[in-house]
Parts: sequence; C-alpha cells; structure tokens
Amino acid sequence: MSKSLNLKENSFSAQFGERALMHARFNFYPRCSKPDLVLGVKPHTDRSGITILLQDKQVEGLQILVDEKWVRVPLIPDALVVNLGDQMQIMSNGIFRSPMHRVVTNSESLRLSAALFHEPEPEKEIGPVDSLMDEYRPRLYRNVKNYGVINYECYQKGLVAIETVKL
Ligand SMILES: O=C(O)CCC(=O)C(=O)O
Ligand SMILES: [Fe+2]
Repeated sequence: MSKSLNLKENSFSAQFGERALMHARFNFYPRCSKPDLVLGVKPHTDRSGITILLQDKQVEGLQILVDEKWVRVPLIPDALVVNLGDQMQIMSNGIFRSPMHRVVTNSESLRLSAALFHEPEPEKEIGPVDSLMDEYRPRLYRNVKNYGVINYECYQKGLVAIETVKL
C-alpha cells in the first residue's frame, strides 16, 4: 500500500509499532423472523488498520455503503474480504477509505463469519504520513492514540468515529 503511493515501504507498517494488535471476532447471526426490522450489525466503520474477513460460505449478509446506497458483498467461497479500517484512512490522510458497512439478517438461515482486525499498538500515536500532506492536500486528521476506544465509544453512541478526529 505504501509503494502504491510512492512512499517508503514502512510508512504505514512503522506506525503499527512493535506490539500491533490482532483481534479475532467470530460472528454468529441467528435466523431472524423480522429481517426488515433487525440488523445483524448496525452501520459502522472498522476501528482497525486492516480487517480480513471470512464470510459464511452460503449465506450473504454483508453490505457496504456506496454513494448512499447499500450494496451487497457477494459470496465467493473461501475468498477473504480485505477491508480497510479507520486507522488506515487516518494514516493515509484520507486517500485509502474505510467503508461504512452493516450486516443484514434473514429468516431462512443462520450466518457465520470470522473477522481478523489488525491495528496499531494502542499506546502509539498514529497520524497522517508527513509526505501525504501539503498545501494542496492539507492534514485531514489529528494524531491519535487508542483509536480503538474512540471508535467503540462512538459506535455505542451512534456517532461516526472518524468524524470526531477530523480537523
Ligand atoms: O459478518 C460480517 O460479514 C462482517 C462483520 C463486521 O463488519 C465486523 O465484525 O466488524
Ligand atoms: Fe465491520
């Protein structure tokens, strides 16, 4: 990703630090008799730098917001979905985007997914890479520590976390 922006190879990875986190989350969505009324996961952006997701082999559910419309993420058996999280959006000064996504339920089948969230060491300050800021592209985000906590608290309150660290 650094190379694609003509940056030094470790421009992003150095910010993850020596004690970067890797969290696994296993999601279980039971069948739901009222899928029009009940979401599996409400709209959010991931707190991570990068998320790697293994979707259920048979049951769709993940949707991403594109131009204000929800778009299905299709099932491709055994394929991993690589998603970017907010911390990558911050470090890239908004060049790489952390998409809003949600999970819908259905009345036919339960659904399983497994997500791996890779994120910078919480105590390490992260921020936009210097050479991605200039007079044409000013700094969009402040430097932050412990972004995972900010993201979690905003999720609980129904706020968009990345908006709260915008300058
Ligand atoms: O279940 C899914 O497909 C996605 C779950 C998700 O967005 C998450 O765990 O952050
Ligand atoms: Fe997510």
